[in-house]
Amino acid sequence: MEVHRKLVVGNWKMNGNLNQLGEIAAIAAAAKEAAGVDVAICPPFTLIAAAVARSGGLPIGGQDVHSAESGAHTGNVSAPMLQEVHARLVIVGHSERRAEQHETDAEVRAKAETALRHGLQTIVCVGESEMDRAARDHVAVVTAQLEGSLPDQAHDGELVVAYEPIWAIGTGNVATPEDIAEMHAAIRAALVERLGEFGERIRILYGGSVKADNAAAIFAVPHVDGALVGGASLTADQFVPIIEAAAAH
Ligand SMILES: O=C[C@H](O)COP(=O)(O)O
Repeated sequence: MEVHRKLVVGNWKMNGNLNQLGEIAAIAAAAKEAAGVDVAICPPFTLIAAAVARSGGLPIGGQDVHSAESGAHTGNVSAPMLQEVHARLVIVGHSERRAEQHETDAEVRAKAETALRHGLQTIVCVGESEMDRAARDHVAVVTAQLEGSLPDQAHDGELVVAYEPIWAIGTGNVATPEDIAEMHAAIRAALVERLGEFGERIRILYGGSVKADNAAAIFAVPHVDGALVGGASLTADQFVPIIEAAAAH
């Protein structure tokens, strides 16, 4: 089994303001001390440029990107725009966007292809609903979502997959290590089937109520190569212990 350097990404969602950028500076300082872990923060678009200035080299990213390079797409942001403000990564297909913006797998794939073409590390999110899991369809749902959302040119740039069960996001209901192990193994198998040896090298993050007190157990699960953290990434006090837990693995 390929051993990956852990990646811990904070997704600030629609939270944060200029006054809170001190948190990013504090997180960046702690991340420098944590050997063997990659750390990044994705604040709202409006904060990216200011966050880059405060981040001391900590990668800063976007929470979405349009699949087109430019044009009449009111309210959207393109990959060249992210590059211009020195964003280094982007999240695509987060379940909140799939639900609120009705994003399809095909749209997520197109976004991922554009982002990778522009050299952005690209985190493709997948995850099942509570209903899918209750029906025991969760593995089939997630692997189908992955198949539809993975870029065709996955070999360009750095692709990352994030598994986020929708029922675990922001709820405090973290998935059990057994649930996570089952899904990450299925995702790894799907990646290898689709991409061969390259599929072994793609990092698979877990997301959904990751906190300081459950991070170590989550990072110990096979094929968990890091975490996508929402609420607990907003302050250094809560996020740094998660980074440290990743460093300990
Ligand atoms: O992108 C992050 C996830 O949606 C997890 O959010 P959460 O850590 O607040 O549950």
